[in-house]
Amino acid sequence: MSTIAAFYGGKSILITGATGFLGKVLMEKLFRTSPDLKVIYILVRPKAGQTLQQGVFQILDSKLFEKVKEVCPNVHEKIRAIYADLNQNDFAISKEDMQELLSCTNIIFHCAATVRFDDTLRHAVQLNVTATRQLLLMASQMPKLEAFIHISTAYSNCNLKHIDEVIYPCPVEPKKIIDSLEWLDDAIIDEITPKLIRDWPNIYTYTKALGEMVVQQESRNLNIAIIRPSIVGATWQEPFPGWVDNINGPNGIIIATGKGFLRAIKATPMAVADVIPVDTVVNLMLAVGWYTAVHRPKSTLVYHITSGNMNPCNWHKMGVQVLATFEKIPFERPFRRPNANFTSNSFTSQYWNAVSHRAPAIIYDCYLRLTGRKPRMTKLMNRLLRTVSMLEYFINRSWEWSTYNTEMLMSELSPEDQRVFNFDVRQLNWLEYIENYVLGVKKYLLKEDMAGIPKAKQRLKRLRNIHYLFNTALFLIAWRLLIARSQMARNVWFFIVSFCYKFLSYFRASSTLKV
Ligand SMILES: CCCCCCCCCCCCCCCCCCCCCCCCCC(=O)SCCNC(=O)CCNC(=O)[C@H](O)C(C)(C)COP(=O)(O)OP(=O)(O)OC[C@H]1O[C@@H](n2cnc3c(N)ncnc32)[C@H](O)[C@@H]1OP(=O)(O)O
Ligand SMILES: NC(=O)C1=CN([C@@H]2O[C@H](COP(=O)(O)OP(=O)(O)OC[C@H]3O[C@@H](n4cnc5c(N)ncnc54)[C@H](OP(=O)(O)O)[C@@H]3O)[C@@H](O)[C@H]2O)C=CC1
Repeated sequence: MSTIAAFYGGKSILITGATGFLGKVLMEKLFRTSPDLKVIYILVRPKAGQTLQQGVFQILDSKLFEKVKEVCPNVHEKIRAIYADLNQNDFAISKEDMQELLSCTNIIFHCAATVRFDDTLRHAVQLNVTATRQLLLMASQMPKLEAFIHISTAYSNCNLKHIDEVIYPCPVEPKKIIDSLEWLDDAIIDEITPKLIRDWPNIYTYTKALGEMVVQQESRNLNIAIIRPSIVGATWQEPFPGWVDNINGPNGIIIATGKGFLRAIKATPMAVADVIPVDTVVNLMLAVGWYTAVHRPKSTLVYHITSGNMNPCNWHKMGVQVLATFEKIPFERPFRRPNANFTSNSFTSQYWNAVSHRAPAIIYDCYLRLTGRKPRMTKLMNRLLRTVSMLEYFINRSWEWSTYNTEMLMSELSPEDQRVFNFDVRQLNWLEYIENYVLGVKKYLLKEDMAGIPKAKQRLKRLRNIHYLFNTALFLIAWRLLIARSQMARNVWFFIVSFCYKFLSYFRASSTLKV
């Protein structure tokens, strides 16, 4: 029997961000491995036109929870959804709910965050910093609390090259920022934001760093641990390979590439693609929850869950495998044939953007206009290129994350726990993982049926022929214009034609002689 699974039996667990990508996989694993847990409280913000119960059923109805329903048939009774908005004071939780949470919670997993790179500083600080502080305050009033697990990101200190499993101080105290945001107006905040975030690439990573500082400052006598995953990708093994449910990180890029919208990207091909499967992250989270509660380390431990130092894969290898998978399993109705040109040069990248992205979009929009439809491709392309430009920082650099604590924890687990809660990324076969990842994007994000593959392949063939035809026509037109204008081009042309003519005559003469 797994010690970790047994530990969660009978426990009341509070999860923030349970409706998100990581939160859902965490709940699934908890129910599957510890079906005898007492209850999972989830803090859910109200959604228009949906009751809390409907929200819970919607999550449980997804394919992700199919196995859970077998091992834990009364799973819906064990989820207690609580109305909460982490942007509000006291999270807008009712008095009765708050009382129950305070008196019953044993373990907290704090996953909720805004992960948008371009969020406003006010909103990002509210969610990633102030809400964390408020949750810690709540935690300090929970008599039965055994562990508080805070989910940060491996990129919270991405302004450094080598990152240790420690909490780094931020240049400005989180409290000072929280206080000043209360009286500064939005225009001034926008103006000072670049000065505040300094060498952090975006507001998201900056506020996650502030969040960690808050955890350190407000930890009081709580048992706290911080987990820092790198780029969280589709499931590797559990409950089945390839599960994804949002377009963040690489997912949107895979879609845009598979549909033929994105054909070139400013990326350093040899830079490490530090993707980590979501089930690996969840396994570590559960192991850390157990270790923090049972072993009660004296200080707040930070755990890196990254792939680069143990089993590195670079963007080139990833791109090649993604394209190879598109050959076998193409996406339906592609705009162009999938391709991936990597360039680390800004000039070449501008060139590709003009030729490979903007020009086809403009041509397609002209076609839509001519056929009486509303043009939309240029707008879509501009948004895609804006998104890609925001991700560029992460695909043109490599980082080194030390993993002493994560390795220490691995060695603390029994062989059974190492198997059930496997977070040893050295066992990951990248080629297999990427293939399943692309397949997962097709099935679970795009909701495409495998029966459509032959048709998609046919369309790709047609697109290839159009591509060749278009290029040949373009070349002939360009050449014709050149000949009309330049004597030199005409001379070259006559030289080539006469050379071909002579070659053919010689070939004909020699074959007649042989006969
Ligand atoms: C394995 C395979 C490899 C691929 C191989 C491919 C084949 C080979 C090709 C090359 C391969 C190599 C390259 C691989 C790159 C991987 C990079 C990963 C870096 C991740 C670093 C993460 C580090 C930190 C990790 C963390 O710690 S946390 C998680 C990170 N957080 C995020 O990833 C949020 C980002 N997003 C936003 O910040 C907002 O999305 C916002 C962008 C502001 C827009 O915002 P806005 O325009 O206002 O509106 P939206 O509604 O959001 O979107 C508006 C429109 O953009 C679309 N769109 C949103 N997103 C994405 C997205 N990603 N990709 C594509 N499209 C997207 C959406 O479809 C919508 O299209 P439309 O509706 O117009 O048709
Ligand atoms: N995905 C990744 O690549 C990585 C993620 N992380 C970290 O992992 C954690 C989870 O990320 P992920 O699951 O990908 O993110 P998602 O965006 O999928 O989920 C975010 C969750 O936070 C909830 N949330 C947002 N705002 C509020 C609010 N005001 N009140 C209550 N809940 C709110 C969302 O609820 P709702 O459903 O209502 O929107 C959702 O459940 C985050 O802390 C993130 O920083 C770290 C490294 C990489």
